[in-house]
Amino acid sequence: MKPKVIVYKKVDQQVLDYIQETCDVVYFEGLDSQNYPEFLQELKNAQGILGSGLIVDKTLLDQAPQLKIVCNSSVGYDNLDVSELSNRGIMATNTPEVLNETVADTIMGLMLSTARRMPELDQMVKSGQWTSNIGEKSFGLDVHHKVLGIIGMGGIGSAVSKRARFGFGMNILYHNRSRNEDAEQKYGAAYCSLEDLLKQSDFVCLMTPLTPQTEKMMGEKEFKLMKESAIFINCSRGKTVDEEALIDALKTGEIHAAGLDVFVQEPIQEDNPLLSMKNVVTLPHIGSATYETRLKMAMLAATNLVAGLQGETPPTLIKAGVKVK
Ligand SMILES: NC(=O)c1ccc[n+]([C@@H]2O[C@H](COP(=O)([O-])OP(=O)(O)OC[C@H]3O[C@@H](n4cnc5c(N)ncnc54)[C@H](O)[C@@H]3O)[C@@H](O)[C@H]2O)c1
Ligand SMILES: O=C(O)[C@H](O)CO
Repeated sequence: MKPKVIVYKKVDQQVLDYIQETCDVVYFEGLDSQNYPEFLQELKNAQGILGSGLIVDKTLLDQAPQLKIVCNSSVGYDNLDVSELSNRGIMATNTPEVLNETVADTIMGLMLSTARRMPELDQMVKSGQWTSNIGEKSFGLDVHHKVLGIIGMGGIGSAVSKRARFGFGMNILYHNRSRNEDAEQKYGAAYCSLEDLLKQSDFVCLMTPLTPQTEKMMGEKEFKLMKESAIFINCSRGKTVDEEALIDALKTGEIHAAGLDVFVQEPIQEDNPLLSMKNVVTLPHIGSATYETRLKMAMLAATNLVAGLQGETPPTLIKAGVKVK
């Protein structure tokens, strides 16, 4: 008999076809309050689950006695209680690397659109406010040849460095848990303390995973250290930032602008002050959201699922505890 698995996120038909060769699939295109009870019912005898964002903790696992593998279709896995999974002998997998280049494109887009005020100027043109003497009203800041500080020089940070160094002639500073010699050699990235990075960078890009150590790692003190002309970019997780402190720093002019793909609450609440700030560019957590890359991520997650259930080591198994680089 084929093992039963749940796919709880919309995936391409070819991904479903591949899983169905060896598994019985229960498919939810997404989870909401309506179908969640049905999902929990199916979970009782599921051996694998595939999707992203679902909180997989002790409470959920208590309702999944047959579970052998949890496959995230995302590189971030802060939704998983990895030690609880490991204690129960359940495998966990994520999708690193395949999204690096796409997320790096998004980050460059946030840097450019924030520094050059593209969404704001787009609105100005479309609402008929393009006058012949528009002048300084349309000015922004240069991106090229500025200093880019990357906090979290992993796969995505490195892909951003490549673009920034070779496409824009930027100088790269970085702060990481440990030295990344590859990024130093290839992109001339210079390792420094968080404090020095914040003081010296024109753009600060946060790209760490969300862990107990990185939660609110950008707070009041950190924003105060940044230049008044600096732009803050966050494409990691909303909770790596103290959002209240960010709002204050933007309001008081402690920093110049921010480009954000992620927020403490997603979808963002309508009354969040960030939504009414001209110097903030917001995106709806779409860092990796291209047809090509989302297909690669789902296919890698499916490969992990099938391998795990066939007794093989999944290609991108998360080691127990926090991954150390
Ligand atoms: N917005 C999006 O759509 C999107 C897309 C992909 C990834 N992400 C987020 O970005 C994160 C990073 O992705 P990645 O593929 O580059 O991961 P990665 O593991 O390759 O790199 C993360 C880097 O952060 C460093 N780091 C961890 N804790 C740190 C700390 N306390 N201080 C300094 N550095 C620290 C690690 O050493 C590592 O080099 C993911 O975990 C995910 O949360 C968001
Ligand atoms: O971590 C990731 O891969 C992105 O946030 C997409 O979910």
